[in-house]
Amino acid sequence: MTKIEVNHLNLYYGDFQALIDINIPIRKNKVTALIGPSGCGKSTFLRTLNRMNDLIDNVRIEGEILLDGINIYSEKSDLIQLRKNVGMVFQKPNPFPKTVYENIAYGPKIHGIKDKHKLDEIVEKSLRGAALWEEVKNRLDKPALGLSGGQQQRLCIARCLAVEPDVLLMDEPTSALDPISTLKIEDLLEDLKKEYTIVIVTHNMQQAGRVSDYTSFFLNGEVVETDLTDNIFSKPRDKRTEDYITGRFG
Ligand SMILES: Nc1ncnc2c1ncn2[C@@H]1O[C@H](COP(=O)(O)OP(=O)(O)OP(=O)(O)O)[C@@H](O)[C@H]1O
Repeated sequence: MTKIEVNHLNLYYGDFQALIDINIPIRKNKVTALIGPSGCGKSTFLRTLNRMNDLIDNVRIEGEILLDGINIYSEKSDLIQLRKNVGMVFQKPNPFPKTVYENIAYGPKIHGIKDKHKLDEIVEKSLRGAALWEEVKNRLDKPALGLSGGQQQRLCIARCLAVEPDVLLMDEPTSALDPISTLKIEDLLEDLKKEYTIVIVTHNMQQAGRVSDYTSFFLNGEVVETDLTDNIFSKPRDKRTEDYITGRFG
Protein backbone atom coordinates (compact mmCIF):
# COMPACT_ATOMS: atom_id res chain seq x y z
CA MET A 1 0.00 0.00 0.00
CA THR A 2 1.29 3.45 -0.91
CA LYS A 3 1.58 5.95 1.94
CA ILE A 4 3.13 8.79 -0.03
CA GLU A 5 2.88 9.27 -3.77
CA VAL A 6 5.22 11.74 -5.41
CA ASN A 7 4.08 12.91 -8.83
CA HIS A 8 6.16 14.98 -11.27
CA LEU A 9 7.96 16.84 -8.51
CA ASN A 10 10.35 19.60 -9.60
CA LEU A 11 12.22 21.82 -7.16
CA TYR A 12 14.23 24.96 -7.93
CA TYR A 13 16.62 26.91 -5.72
CA GLY A 14 16.37 30.19 -7.63
CA ASP A 15 17.41 29.34 -11.20
CA PHE A 16 18.96 26.00 -10.23
CA GLN A 17 16.77 22.93 -10.63
CA ALA A 18 17.70 20.53 -7.84
CA LEU A 19 14.93 17.96 -8.38
CA ILE A 20 13.77 16.91 -11.84
CA ASP A 21 10.46 15.17 -12.43
CA ILE A 22 10.59 12.89 -9.39
CA ASN A 23 8.01 10.09 -9.24
CA ILE A 24 8.26 7.71 -6.30
CA PRO A 25 5.70 5.63 -4.47
CA ILE A 26 6.63 5.33 -0.79
CA ARG A 27 5.12 2.20 0.71
CA LYS A 28 3.37 2.10 4.06
CA ASN A 29 5.21 0.31 6.89
CA LYS A 30 8.31 -0.13 4.79
CA VAL A 31 11.75 1.44 4.89
CA THR A 32 12.67 3.32 1.72
CA ALA A 33 16.34 4.24 1.34
CA LEU A 34 17.49 7.18 -0.79
CA ILE A 35 21.00 6.68 -2.12
CA GLY A 36 23.20 8.53 -4.58
CA PRO A 37 26.34 10.65 -4.78
CA SER A 38 26.80 13.86 -2.84
CA GLY A 39 24.74 16.78 -4.09
CA CYS A 40 22.27 14.71 -6.15
CA GLY A 41 19.22 15.98 -4.23
CA LYS A 42 18.51 13.32 -1.59
CA SER A 43 18.21 15.72 1.35
CA THR A 44 16.32 18.23 -0.74
CA PHE A 45 13.83 15.52 -1.67
CA LEU A 46 13.51 14.30 1.92
CA ARG A 47 12.70 17.84 3.03
CA THR A 48 9.92 18.15 0.47
CA LEU A 49 8.07 15.35 2.26
CA ASN A 50 7.26 17.54 5.27
CA ARG A 51 7.68 20.89 3.54
CA MET A 52 10.86 21.78 5.39
CA ASN A 53 12.04 23.48 2.19
CA ASP A 54 9.35 26.11 2.78
CA LEU A 55 11.75 27.54 5.35
CA ILE A 56 14.42 28.17 2.69
CA ASP A 57 14.27 31.39 0.64
CA ASN A 58 13.92 31.25 -3.09
CA VAL A 59 12.60 27.69 -3.32
CA ARG A 60 9.96 26.90 -5.94
CA ILE A 61 8.16 23.58 -6.14
CA GLU A 62 6.00 22.08 -8.88
CA GLY A 63 4.11 18.80 -8.92
CA GLU A 64 2.37 17.07 -6.06
CA ILE A 65 3.04 14.92 -3.04
CA LEU A 66 0.06 12.94 -1.84
CA LEU A 67 0.10 11.81 1.77
CA ASP A 68 -2.75 9.34 2.26
CA GLY A 69 -4.13 10.68 -1.02
CA ILE A 70 -4.10 14.36 -0.02
CA ASN A 71 -1.70 16.85 -1.62
CA ILE A 72 0.50 18.33 1.11
CA TYR A 73 1.23 21.29 -1.17
CA SER A 74 -2.42 22.27 -1.61
CA GLU A 75 -3.45 25.59 -0.08
CA LYS A 76 -5.67 23.80 2.40
CA SER A 77 -2.81 21.72 3.82
CA ASP A 78 -2.27 22.24 7.57
CA LEU A 79 1.47 22.67 8.11
CA ILE A 80 1.40 22.05 11.85
CA GLN A 81 -0.52 18.82 11.36
CA LEU A 82 1.83 17.82 8.51
CA ARG A 83 4.98 18.26 10.62
CA LYS A 84 3.32 16.26 13.40
CA ASN A 85 2.43 13.46 10.98
CA VAL A 86 5.80 13.48 9.27
CA GLY A 87 8.63 13.64 11.81
CA MET A 88 12.27 14.21 10.98
CA VAL A 89 15.57 13.05 12.45
CA PHE A 90 18.73 14.81 11.34
CA GLN A 91 22.32 13.78 10.74
CA LYS A 92 23.62 15.21 14.00
CA PRO A 93 21.59 14.50 17.13
CA ASN A 94 20.00 17.80 18.14
CA PRO A 95 18.36 17.47 21.57
CA PHE A 96 17.11 20.67 23.20
CA PRO A 97 19.31 21.89 26.10
CA LYS A 98 16.71 20.59 28.53
CA THR A 99 16.17 17.42 30.52
CA VAL A 100 15.58 14.04 28.91
CA TYR A 101 11.94 14.24 30.07
CA GLU A 102 11.38 17.74 28.71
CA ASN A 103 12.81 16.81 25.33
CA ILE A 104 10.06 14.24 24.89
CA ALA A 105 7.23 16.09 26.64
CA TYR A 106 7.82 19.31 24.68
CA GLY A 107 5.96 18.30 21.50
CA PRO A 108 2.90 16.80 23.21
CA LYS A 109 2.68 19.91 25.43
CA ILE A 110 2.70 22.16 22.37
CA HIS A 111 -0.10 20.04 20.97
CA GLY A 112 -2.14 20.75 24.11
CA ILE A 113 -1.46 17.84 26.48
CA LYS A 114 -1.07 19.21 30.01
CA ASP A 115 -1.94 16.29 32.27
CA LYS A 116 1.23 15.16 34.08
CA HIS A 117 0.15 11.53 34.26
CA LYS A 118 -0.56 11.47 30.51
CA LEU A 119 2.77 13.15 29.77
CA ASP A 120 4.59 10.59 31.92
CA GLU A 121 2.93 7.85 29.92
CA ILE A 122 3.92 9.41 26.60
CA VAL A 123 7.52 9.91 27.74
CA GLU A 124 7.86 6.27 28.77
CA LYS A 125 6.14 4.92 25.67
CA SER A 126 8.22 7.08 23.32
CA LEU A 127 11.49 6.17 25.02
CA ARG A 128 10.56 2.50 24.91
CA GLY A 129 9.67 2.91 21.23
CA ALA A 130 13.14 4.27 20.59
CA ALA A 131 14.79 1.47 22.62
CA LEU A 132 16.15 3.99 25.13
CA TRP A 133 13.93 3.62 28.20
CA GLU A 134 16.09 1.14 30.11
CA GLU A 135 19.15 3.34 29.66
CA VAL A 136 17.56 6.61 30.79
CA LYS A 137 14.66 5.74 33.10
CA ASN A 138 16.69 6.80 36.14
CA ARG A 139 17.95 10.02 34.64
CA LEU A 140 14.85 11.58 33.13
CA ASP A 141 15.54 14.82 35.00
CA LYS A 142 19.14 15.03 33.81
CA PRO A 143 20.28 17.14 30.84
CA ALA A 144 19.79 15.40 27.51
CA LEU A 145 23.12 16.78 26.34
CA GLY A 146 24.81 14.53 28.93
CA LEU A 147 23.77 11.42 26.98
CA SER A 148 26.12 9.74 24.52
CA GLY A 149 25.78 10.60 20.83
CA GLY A 150 23.95 7.34 20.08
CA GLN A 151 21.59 7.86 23.02
CA GLN A 152 20.97 11.45 21.91
CA GLN A 153 20.01 10.23 18.45
CA ARG A 154 17.56 7.69 19.91
CA LEU A 155 16.23 10.51 22.09
CA CYS A 156 15.59 12.53 18.94
CA ILE A 157 13.73 9.55 17.49
CA ALA A 158 11.71 9.27 20.73
CA ARG A 159 10.95 12.99 20.48
CA CYS A 160 9.44 12.38 17.04
CA LEU A 161 7.44 9.38 18.26
CA ALA A 162 5.96 11.43 21.14
CA VAL A 163 3.63 13.33 18.81
CA GLU A 164 2.44 10.11 17.14
CA PRO A 165 3.58 10.57 13.56
CA ASP A 166 2.84 8.22 10.66
CA VAL A 167 6.04 8.84 8.78
CA LEU A 168 9.65 9.20 9.95
CA LEU A 169 12.19 10.96 7.74
CA MET A 170 15.82 10.29 8.59
CA ASP A 171 18.68 12.19 7.01
CA GLU A 172 21.83 10.10 7.47
CA PRO A 173 20.84 9.41 11.09
CA THR A 174 23.87 7.29 11.89
CA SER A 175 26.65 9.08 10.05
CA ALA A 176 27.86 10.80 13.24
CA LEU A 177 27.65 7.61 15.34
CA ASP A 178 30.00 4.78 16.27
CA PRO A 179 29.36 1.27 14.85
CA ILE A 180 27.57 -0.04 17.95
CA SER A 181 25.20 2.93 18.15
CA THR A 182 24.65 2.59 14.41
CA LEU A 183 23.67 -1.04 14.83
CA LYS A 184 21.21 -0.12 17.59
CA ILE A 185 19.48 2.37 15.34
CA GLU A 186 19.43 -0.08 12.44
CA ASP A 187 17.82 -2.72 14.71
CA LEU A 188 15.36 -0.12 15.89
CA LEU A 189 14.25 0.61 12.32
CA GLU A 190 13.16 -3.00 11.96
CA ASP A 191 10.76 -2.52 14.89
CA LEU A 192 9.67 0.99 14.00
CA LYS A 193 8.50 0.06 10.53
CA LYS A 194 5.76 -2.09 12.02
CA GLU A 195 4.07 1.15 13.03
CA TYR A 196 5.64 3.82 10.86
CA THR A 197 6.60 4.46 7.28
CA ILE A 198 10.30 5.32 7.13
CA VAL A 199 12.35 7.18 4.54
CA ILE A 200 16.09 7.24 5.15
CA VAL A 201 18.92 9.00 3.34
CA THR A 202 22.13 7.05 3.64
CA HIS A 203 25.59 7.21 2.14
CA ASN A 204 26.31 3.79 3.41
CA MET A 205 25.45 1.18 0.82
CA GLN A 206 25.67 -1.70 3.30
CA GLN A 207 23.26 0.14 5.55
CA ALA A 208 20.77 0.62 2.71
CA GLY A 209 21.07 -3.10 2.00
CA ARG A 210 20.54 -4.03 5.65
CA VAL A 211 17.68 -1.77 6.65
CA SER A 212 15.58 -0.93 3.62
CA ASP A 213 12.85 -2.72 1.72
CA TYR A 214 12.92 -0.30 -1.23
CA THR A 215 15.69 1.87 -2.59
CA SER A 216 15.63 4.90 -4.86
CA PHE A 217 18.83 5.82 -6.63
CA PHE A 218 19.26 9.58 -7.18
CA LEU A 219 21.64 11.11 -9.68
CA ASN A 220 21.94 14.79 -10.61
CA GLY A 221 18.49 15.62 -9.29
CA GLU A 222 16.73 12.72 -10.99
CA VAL A 223 15.62 9.33 -9.76
CA VAL A 224 17.33 6.79 -11.97
CA GLU A 225 15.34 3.89 -10.53
CA THR A 226 13.27 2.78 -7.57
CA ASP A 227 12.87 -0.88 -6.80
CA LEU A 228 12.99 -3.49 -4.09
CA THR A 229 16.35 -3.08 -2.39
CA ASP A 230 17.29 -6.66 -3.25
CA ASN A 231 16.76 -5.92 -6.94
CA ILE A 232 18.67 -2.64 -6.84
CA PHE A 233 21.67 -4.44 -5.37
CA SER A 234 21.48 -7.71 -7.29
CA LYS A 235 20.00 -6.82 -10.68
CA PRO A 236 19.69 -3.07 -11.21
CA ARG A 237 17.89 -2.18 -14.41
CA ASP A 238 20.00 0.87 -15.20
CA LYS A 239 23.71 0.79 -15.93
CA ARG A 240 24.24 3.98 -13.88
CA THR A 241 22.79 2.27 -10.79
CA GLU A 242 25.07 -0.67 -11.31
CA ASP A 243 28.10 1.61 -11.69
CA TYR A 244 27.21 3.44 -8.50
CA ILE A 245 26.56 0.44 -6.30
CA THR A 246 29.67 -1.31 -7.49
CA GLY A 247 31.66 1.78 -6.53
CA ARG A 248 32.61 3.00 -9.99
CA PHE A 249 31.69 6.59 -9.07
CA GLY A 250 30.35 8.68 -6.18
N1 LIG B 1 19.51 26.09 0.28
C1 LIG B 1 20.04 25.85 -0.90
N2 LIG B 1 20.21 26.83 -1.81
C2 LIG B 1 20.72 26.59 -3.02
N3 LIG B 1 21.13 25.37 -3.45
C3 LIG B 1 21.00 24.36 -2.61
C4 LIG B 1 20.46 24.53 -1.28
N4 LIG B 1 20.46 23.32 -0.67
C5 LIG B 1 20.97 22.43 -1.55
N5 LIG B 1 21.30 23.04 -2.70
C6 LIG B 1 21.87 22.41 -3.91
O1 LIG B 1 20.95 21.42 -4.38
C7 LIG B 1 21.65 20.25 -4.80
C8 LIG B 1 21.16 19.05 -4.02
O2 LIG B 1 21.60 19.18 -2.66
P1 LIG B 1 21.21 18.13 -1.52
O3 LIG B 1 21.76 18.62 -0.24
O4 LIG B 1 19.75 17.87 -1.60
O5 LIG B 1 21.98 16.85 -2.04
P2 LIG B 1 22.30 15.49 -1.28
O6 LIG B 1 22.16 14.42 -2.31
O7 LIG B 1 21.50 15.38 -0.06
O8 LIG B 1 23.83 15.69 -0.91
P3 LIG B 1 24.68 15.09 0.31
O9 LIG B 1 24.67 13.61 0.12
O10 LIG B 1 26.04 15.69 0.11
O11 LIG B 1 24.03 15.54 1.58
C9 LIG B 1 23.13 20.55 -4.63
O12 LIG B 1 23.64 21.01 -5.86
C10 LIG B 1 23.15 21.67 -3.60
O13 LIG B 1 24.27 22.50 -3.76
